[in-house]
Amino acid sequence: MRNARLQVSPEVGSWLDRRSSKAGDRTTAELVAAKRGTRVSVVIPARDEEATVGAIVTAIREELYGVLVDEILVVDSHSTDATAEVAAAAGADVVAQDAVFPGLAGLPGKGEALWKGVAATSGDLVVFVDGDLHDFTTGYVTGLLGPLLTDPSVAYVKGFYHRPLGTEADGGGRVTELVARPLLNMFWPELAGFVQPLAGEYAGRREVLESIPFVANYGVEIGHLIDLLELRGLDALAQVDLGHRAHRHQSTQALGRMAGQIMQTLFDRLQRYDRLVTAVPPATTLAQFQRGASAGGVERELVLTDLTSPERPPLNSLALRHTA
Ligand SMILES: O=c1ccn([C@@H]2O[C@H](COP(=O)(O)OP(=O)(O)O)[C@@H](O)[C@H]2O)c(=O)[nH]1
Ligand SMILES: O=C(O)[C@@H](COP(=O)(O)O)O[C@H]1O[C@H](CO)[C@@H](O)[C@H](O)[C@H]1O
Repeated sequence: MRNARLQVSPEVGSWLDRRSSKAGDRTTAELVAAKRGTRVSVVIPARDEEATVGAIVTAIREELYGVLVDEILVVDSHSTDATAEVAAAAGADVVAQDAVFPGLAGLPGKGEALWKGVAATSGDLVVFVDGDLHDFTTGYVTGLLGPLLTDPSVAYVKGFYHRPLGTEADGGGRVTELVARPLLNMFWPELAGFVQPLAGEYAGRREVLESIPFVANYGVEIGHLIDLLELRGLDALAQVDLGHRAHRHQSTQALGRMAGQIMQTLFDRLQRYDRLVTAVPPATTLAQFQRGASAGGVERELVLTDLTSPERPPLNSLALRHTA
């Protein structure tokens, strides 16, 4: 530890010891023995992932399907490429995001895709895997299933990994390091032990996932963590070392918009859980400047984004059921 004077809280220190594990800690045979009658679904949210989703589905299909995984669903999130066709050809079930609850006005966003992915699957356990991973291994899935199949007191498991960015071994996770981690440490220090709080690979028990709201956009991950801490307690959460993760990286401008959605969600939770009540609510419009046309007195294009982060209610609060 760099500064011996500073320490994480005893609660976080204890949690780190008890609720952190490695993907290789449990063999597939142990997991199969523990699985018994438990059904497992994998949900892959995919917007324009034709280049990567096929290999992910193929690996799960060939190595885990029928053994540890009973269902693979790709949620086609308004793709403009051949994501749906590639996923189906690789052996996944595919559903268009707006085809789930067609009577409900659809929302754009990753969280919407995940919420509808839970609704459109039947597994007792649901594993979420991003569709843009470059070097996916099925160890991500078996690693996340480990705590859930072997410890009934665990409700939700986040993956963590080294995240290379270009030649920087741990340069990835820019929004995590610059926005989510500092804010979580400031306002929810109980969550300081999560190595990758925004990790896109995670898993949970269906009854838990159907009991929490899903922020429709990129706020979904931070919203889950905060809601689960408040509603289930830190000890219901765990994390697993999945090694390293390479994925398609977005531009800084795109991550600025993502960061805005994440901060909107965090400030909403600060109010919701009475941790910080602001006299003036955060504004919801993000102004960014890009090369291009001139705007006013600056030789930049002014790009405005609405950061309003709608959320879907817990599925168990709705009478809706998705029929394939
Ligand atoms: O509206 C959206 C935005 C993202 N995604 C998917 O969610 C995952 C993570 O999104 P992204 O790669 O954009 O985030 P990053 O990993 O760069 O933070 C990917 O599989 C995307 O295809 C989605 O299904 N719908
Ligand atoms: O962790 C992060 O900072 C962002 C961006 O990662 P990179 O800087 O592109 O490696 O990626 C995550 O954040 C999103 C919002 O929570 C998740 O939806 C993504 O799955 C996750 O990759």
